[in-house]
Amino acid sequence: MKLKVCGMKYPDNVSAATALAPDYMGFIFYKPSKRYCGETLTPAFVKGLPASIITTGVFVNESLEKVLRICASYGFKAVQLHGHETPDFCLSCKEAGLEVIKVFHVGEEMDWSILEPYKKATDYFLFDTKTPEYGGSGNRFNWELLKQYDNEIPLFLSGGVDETILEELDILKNVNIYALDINSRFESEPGLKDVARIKKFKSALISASDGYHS
Ligand SMILES: O=C(O)c1ccccc1NCC(=O)[C@H](O)[C@H](O)COP(=O)(O)O
Repeated sequence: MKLKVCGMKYPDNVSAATALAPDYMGFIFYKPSKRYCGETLTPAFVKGLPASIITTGVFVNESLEKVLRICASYGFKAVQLHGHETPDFCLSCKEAGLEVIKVFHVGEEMDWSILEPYKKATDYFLFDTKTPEYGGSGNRFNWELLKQYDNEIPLFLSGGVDETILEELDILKNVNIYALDINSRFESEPGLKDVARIKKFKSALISASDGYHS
């Protein structure tokens, strides 16, 4: 199972987290977020990160032109779309050479049929908890709902993920989880990650998910 560390904001903290070799690193380009990184990280710095890390631009309801411009300037390899982006929007990002992660917010219930038109337009789905802020709430949705997911597109599991998931991997064993997305539960302040804690989590995840099907 892969690991995505999201909501990185500060250069020294990014460098420290880079040493852990996460599979994905997420950078938020949504100004209302406390993790907005457009003023703290330069394109040159992000472009210089190791090629093994799939750097990911995170956007909420931005124009296609702006998403593609920021992705080109920061050298992002993937885009994570947290708003009401359409399947055509996702497809245009794919055609521009980006890996596409489309986010769906899960509330008390989930209408799985809304995923259908996105299946040809995305590489992965990311399921996050429904909140007015679009992301970074630290809250979990009811993972039991994932038992209704058809598993066709591999998913990133997100929303309040922390070490306690390691005891719950059993409930999730028939769910097509490609990666875990971690964010606010590993922070001392918004955008500042506790790298030592992530290091421990990554090792524990590797042991616990040994033999996991993804
Ligand atoms: O983190 C934010 O502030 C944020 C704001 C708006 C859109 C997306 C945002 N985060 C993107 C992520 O992928 C988060 O990791 C995801 O929402 C889960 O966060 P958390 O519940 O804190 O683990």
